[in-house]
Amino acid sequence: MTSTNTSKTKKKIPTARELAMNILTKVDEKKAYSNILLNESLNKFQLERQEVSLTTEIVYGTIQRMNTIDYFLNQFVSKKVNKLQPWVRSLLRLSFYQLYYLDRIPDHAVVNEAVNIAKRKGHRGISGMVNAVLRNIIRKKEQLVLPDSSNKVRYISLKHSHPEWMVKRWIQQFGQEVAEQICEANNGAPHVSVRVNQMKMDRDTVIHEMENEDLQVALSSLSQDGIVVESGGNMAHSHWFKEGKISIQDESSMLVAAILDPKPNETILDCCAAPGGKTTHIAEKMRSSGTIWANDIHPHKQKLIDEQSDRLQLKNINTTIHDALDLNKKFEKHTFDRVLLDAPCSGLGVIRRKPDLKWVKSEADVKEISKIQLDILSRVADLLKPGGILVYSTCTIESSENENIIHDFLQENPEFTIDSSTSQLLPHHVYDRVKVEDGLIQVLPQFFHSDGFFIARLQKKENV
Ligand SMILES: C[S@@+](CC[C@H](N)C(=O)[O-])C[C@H]1O[C@@H](n2cnc3c(N)ncnc32)[C@H](O)[C@@H]1O
Repeated sequence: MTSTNTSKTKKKIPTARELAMNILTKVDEKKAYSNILLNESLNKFQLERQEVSLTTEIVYGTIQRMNTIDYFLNQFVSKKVNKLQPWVRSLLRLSFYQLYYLDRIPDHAVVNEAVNIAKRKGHRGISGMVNAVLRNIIRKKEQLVLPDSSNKVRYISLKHSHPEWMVKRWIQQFGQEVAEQICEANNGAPHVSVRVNQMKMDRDTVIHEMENEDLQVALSSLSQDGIVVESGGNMAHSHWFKEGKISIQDESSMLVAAILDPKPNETILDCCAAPGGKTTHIAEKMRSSGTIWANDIHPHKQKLIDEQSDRLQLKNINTTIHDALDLNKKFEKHTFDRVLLDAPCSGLGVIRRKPDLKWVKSEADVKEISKIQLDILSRVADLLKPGGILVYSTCTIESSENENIIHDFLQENPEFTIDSSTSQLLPHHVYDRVKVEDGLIQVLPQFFHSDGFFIARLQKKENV
C-alpha cells in the first residue's frame, strides 16, 4: 500500500524542464505572470534544490530571450513558431535556450529530455519533429547570425530581445545608444538589496553581522539605508528579516522615501501603498511618530501592509481601502503635510525582475495607464496643505507616464512647482550618475543595476 502511494506520488513530480514547459505554456496562453506561476509550482512539487534552480533559470531565461529564440527557431521549423501547439512551442523555446545560451548543459541531455517529454505528451510525429529540429540546431548553432544593423530598431530588438515598439519608443526618448544600454541592462541578473530598519539597528552593524555569517554584502550607493546582498541565500528567510531589522527592497525604490523626506510627527498620505515597501520606509524615517495613512484600492492587499508594519514594529501606519480617485471624500476635512503617489504604472523599469512584461504589455497599456495616473495625481493634489510636498513616483522609464504627466499636471495646477531642493536630497556621490532634468529624477536600470524609476518632488505654494 505504502509503496503504491509512494510510486504514485513520485510519478506526479515533473522534471525541471517539464515544469518549465508547463509554466511557459501558461504564460504564453493566459498571459499569466511567470514569477507567480513559478512560486506556486515550486511550492506544490517540492523539487530538489538543483531542479528548483534549473527550472527558475530556464523559465526566466527563455522568457527573457523570447523573440530572439523565435527568430532563430523559425529558421528550423517548417511551420512558423507561432503556429505550433503551445506546449510544443514552449518545449522548443526552452530547449533552444539551453542549447544556445547555457554552456553547462550537454547538448545530448537537452535533446533526450525534450524528446522524452514530447513522447510522454504527444504522438510519435511530434517527438520525431522535436528530435530533428534540435539536432539540426546543434549542427548549425555556431553559424546563426542576427540581421545586420541597418534597421536599428529590429537589430536592437533581436539582439537584446525586446519588442520593437518598446525599442522604438526608447530610441525616441533616450537616443539609440542609451536605448540599447537599457535593453542590455534589462537582461542582467537582478540585484538583491535590503533596507535596514535604522530604528532597530544601524547599517554598519547589520553589515558587520552579515559578513560574520559569510554573506557577501556591499553598501548601497543609492540609499543610506540600503545594503546590496551579493550572495547569501533568500533574505526573506534570514533572522534579520524575521526580527524586523531589514526589509527586501530595490535600491531605486528606497530613493522615494528619501526624496519625500518626511519629518517626525507629520501627517502623510500614501495613496497607492500596497504592499507597503515605501510606507514602512517612510514610517521608519519618522521613527514611528506622526501618522501615515496607507491606502490601496485592493482589499486583499491591506493585510500585506499590516503584516510589514507589524513585522517592523511600526506604530504610525493606518491602512485604508479606497480608489485613490475617491480619497477626497474619505478625507473631506483633512489635509496632509506630505502626499506620496507611487502610481500604478506599466512597470517597464522592472523588466529585469519581470521579463514577461516585455511580451505582456502593449503601447495601448502605456497610453491607458497614463490617463489614470494624471487623473489620480490631479485629484490627490487637493489633499495637500499649502506649502506641503507631493511626490509622484513610478517604476517605469516611459516619459508618457513620467515627465509628461508632471508637465501636464503643472499646466493645470499652477499652484504647484517642481521643488528646487530635489537634487540635494539625493546622496552627493550619485548626483552625477542619476539623471536629474529640470528637477525630475530618472534612474535607468544600467546606472546602478537597480530598477528603472522616476521621482518628481512638487511643492504647493504657501498662499493658495
Ligand atoms: C506601484 S504599486 C505601489 C507599491 C507600493 N507603494 C510599495 O512601495 O510597496 C501601485 C499600487 O497601486 C494600487 N492601485 C492601483 N490603482 C489604484 C487606485 N485607483 N487607487 C488606489 N490604489 C490603486 C495597486 O493595487 C498597487 O498596489
